[in-house]
Amino acid sequence: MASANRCSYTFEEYKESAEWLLAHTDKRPELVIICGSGLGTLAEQLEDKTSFKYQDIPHFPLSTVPGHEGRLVFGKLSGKQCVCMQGRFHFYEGYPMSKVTFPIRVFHLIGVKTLIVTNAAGGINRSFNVGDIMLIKDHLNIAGLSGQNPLCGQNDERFGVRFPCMSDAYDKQLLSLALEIAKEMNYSSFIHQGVYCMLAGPTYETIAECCMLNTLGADAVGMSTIPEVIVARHCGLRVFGLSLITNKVVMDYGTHEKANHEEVLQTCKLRAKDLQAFITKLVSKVD
Ligand SMILES: O=P(O)(O)O[C@H]1O[C@H](CO)[C@@H](O)[C@H]1O
Ligand SMILES: Nc1nc2[nH]cnc2c(=O)[nH]1
Repeated sequence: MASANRCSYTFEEYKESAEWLLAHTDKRPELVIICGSGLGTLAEQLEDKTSFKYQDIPHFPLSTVPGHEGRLVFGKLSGKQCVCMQGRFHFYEGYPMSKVTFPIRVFHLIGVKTLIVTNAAGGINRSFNVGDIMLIKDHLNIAGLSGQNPLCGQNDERFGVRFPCMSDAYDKQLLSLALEIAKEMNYSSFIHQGVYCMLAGPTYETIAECCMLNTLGADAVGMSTIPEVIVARHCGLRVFGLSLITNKVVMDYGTHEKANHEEVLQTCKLRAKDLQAFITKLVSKVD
């Protein structure tokens, strides 16, 4: 196993992990779904499942956050071979960005072409309600702007170019497909598009920080997703992302409300079925 604070992996280490998976299952997924905090029950919808605990996969980090199981689940969703990450890794857990994003390159090496990434996020946009879904059209990489970009360090051309473009990070076709599906399913009243902003965490934001993020153009804020998206785009995966708005961030000094992880998990529990139905439909239509 790699030590806790390693800042990079060799190509061979990604390959060892990929080869271990290929040797332990004959399933060959084209699509990976990363389940956000409290959203892991989506993996239970897969048919004909094969699961692996992260601790058994060479070089895989371990999930340490409540609401993140720590399992890879292979199986069919809407008739398509998928793999679900039931639990992700966060920078605030003390993992370097290379560890946070390690699985993405492994998925690329086993043949995955599309990433669907989900997260729990605080709503900044005042028109969003708790329980709404935000389709991610763009992001504000605050952790990256302050020097924590997962692609810092030596570039391995076998994965991608030194200076990847991010203006097309979120696939436009998948986004419009998702909007069509939202209409079909009568979800339009609680589905929005918006800009996701990542902070390193683990503290939730101060009131002044929330006001600043609002001014910067962020619609939702969380502590994940962007590192995975960057590494996925670097190695050529198509990306679709969504946030479940689990709480409204506090932007007013007169309120007694406080962000907390229990509320986050509670909202996920309440909305898990609708979110699962939406993603299941989306997967059925992804080519
Ligand atoms: O982004 P995910 O993993 O869904 O979880 C979000 O919820 C947790 C905080 O409540 C943080 O981990 C934040 O990033
Ligand atoms: N940073 C951050 N992450 C979250 N995850 C869920 N809600 C929140 C929030 O309000 N802020």
